[in-house]
Amino acid sequence: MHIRPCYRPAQLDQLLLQYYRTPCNPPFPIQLRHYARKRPTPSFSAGSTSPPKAPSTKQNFDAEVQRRLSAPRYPRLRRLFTPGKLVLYTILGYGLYRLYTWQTNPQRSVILNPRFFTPFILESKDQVSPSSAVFNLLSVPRGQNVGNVEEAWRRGVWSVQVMQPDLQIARSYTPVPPPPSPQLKTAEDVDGGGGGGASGEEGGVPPEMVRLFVREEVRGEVSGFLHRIPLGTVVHLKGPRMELEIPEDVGEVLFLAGGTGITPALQLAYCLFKARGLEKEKLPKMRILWANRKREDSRTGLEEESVTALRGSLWENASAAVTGHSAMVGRPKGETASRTPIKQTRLVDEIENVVAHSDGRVNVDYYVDEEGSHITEELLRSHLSSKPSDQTVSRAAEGRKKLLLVSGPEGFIAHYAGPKEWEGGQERPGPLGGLLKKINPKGWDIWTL
Ligand SMILES: Cc1cc2nc3c(=O)[nH]c(=O)nc-3n(C[C@H](O)[C@H](O)[C@H](O)COP(=O)(O)OP(=O)(O)OC[C@H]3O[C@@H](n4cnc5c(N)ncnc54)[C@H](O)[C@@H]3O)c2cc1C
Repeated sequence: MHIRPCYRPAQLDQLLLQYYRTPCNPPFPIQLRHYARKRPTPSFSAGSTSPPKAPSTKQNFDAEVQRRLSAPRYPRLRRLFTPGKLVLYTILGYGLYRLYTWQTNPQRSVILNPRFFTPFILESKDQVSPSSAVFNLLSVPRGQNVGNVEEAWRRGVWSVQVMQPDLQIARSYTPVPPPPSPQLKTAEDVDGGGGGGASGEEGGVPPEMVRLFVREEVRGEVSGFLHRIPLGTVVHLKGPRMELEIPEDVGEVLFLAGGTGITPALQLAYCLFKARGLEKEKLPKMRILWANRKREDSRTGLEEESVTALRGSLWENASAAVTGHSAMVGRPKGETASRTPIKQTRLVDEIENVVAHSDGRVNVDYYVDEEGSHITEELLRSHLSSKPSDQTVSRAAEGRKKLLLVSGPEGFIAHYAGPKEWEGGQERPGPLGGLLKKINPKGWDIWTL
C-alpha cells in the first residue's frame, strides 16, 4: 500500500525549496496532495481512462515548484473576497443597515408588534382597589408609530400580552382606552382640596401609552409581577391581538362586565363613540352592567362612613343608572345622589367621563355582590326587552345589530353564558348556557370574552 504523506503548505514549501537547491531526487514522490485537494477534480482528456500523471520527472516538478511559488499566498482568504462575493457582501451590508435604521427610527417602528415583545416603561400606577390597579406603560423610545394601535381601537376589542421576564411567561390583558378630554375633575377637585387632579396627568395620555387594568391574583405570576415592580421598570408587551371584531352597523349594546371585565366594555365604548368617528345618527345605545364583589373594587359613589351608615338599609334599586358625576351603587329610599359625598378612583372617573360625553347614549350600572346587588334574571329580561325611551336613539337603532357581551372571570361568564371550552390548547366560548340560555333573548348576537 502506498501511503501519501500530507504536509502543511509551509512544510511543503520548505521541502520543495530544499529539493530545488540540492540536485538530487526527493527522498519520496511528492504528490502535492495538499494543494491538489483544494482544486477541482481534473477532467480527463477524451479517450483517456486514467487521470493525468503527477509531476514525477524533475522537469515537471520544477514547473510545479515555480507555479506554487508564484501562486497567491492566502488562497482561502482570496476565495472569500472574489469580486462577485464583494458585491454580495455590499448588498447584504446595505440591507442590514436599512433594517437597523428602520428599526431604530422612531417614526417607522411601531410601539406594539404582534410578533415581538417591545419595551415599555412603567410610568405611573393608579390604584383602583387594594387588589387592582391601572398601569400606565409608556413605549420607549418616544415618537414611534401608533398606526396599528389606532387601527385596533377602530376594529373592536383587543388585547396585549405582558411578559414576566424571570419565568418567560406571558398573559393577556385588555388595554384601557384613553380618557375623553377634557377630563372630569375628581371629588377632591370639586371640593377644592385636591390640588392637581387624580394623578397629575391632566391633558390626557400620550398616544404611545398603553394602560392596563390588572387585578392581582393570589400567587399569580404575571399579575403579581406587575403589582410588585417599581415605577420606571421596563415591561415587555406584544400585540395588538384582536379578540372581537365589532360589526359596522351596531344599533344597541348590552354589556355584562364582572371585575376586570370592564376593560373590554370601555374599549367597545371607545371604538363605537370615538375611534370610528361615526355620525351622531349612527351612534348606538349602550348599557354596561358592571358587577364587583366588593364596593372597594370600584369604589363608586359613597364615602366609607356613608356606606357603613347605610348598610342594612333597604336599597331602592340595584341598578342605579349613572348620571354625570354622581355614580351610585343603589340608593336607600328617599336618598338623593347629592346628599352623599363622592369618592372614586381614576378608572371610575373615566367611566363616568365616557357616560358624560355620550350624549345620553351610554349608561353604566354598578353592582356590588357583598351589598346584595346583583345582575338578576329579571333585570336582564327587562333590559333585553326594553325599548329606548329616546325616540331618536330608538329610530337610529332600528334594523341594526344588537350585541350582548359577557366579559369577566370564569365563574361570571359561566353563570351568565355557560362555561368556556378548551380547544387545541386555547380557551374558546362554549355553547350558550347559564342564565342567558334560560332567557333566550331573541335578536341579540351574544359574545363572551
Ligand atoms: C383576552 C384576555 C384578556 C384579559 N384581560 C385582563 C385584564 O384586562 N385584566 C386582568 O386583570 N386580567 C385579564 N385577563 C386575565 C389575565 O390574562 C391572567 O389570566 C391573570 O392576570 C392571571 O395571570 P397570572 O399570571 O397572574 O396568574 P397565574 O400564574 O396564571 O395563576 C392564575 C391563578 O391560578 C392559581 N395558581 C397558579 N398556580 C397554581 C398552583 N400550582 N396551584 C394552585 N393554584 C395555582 C393562582 O393562585 C392564580 O389565582 C385576560 C385574559 C384574557 C384571556
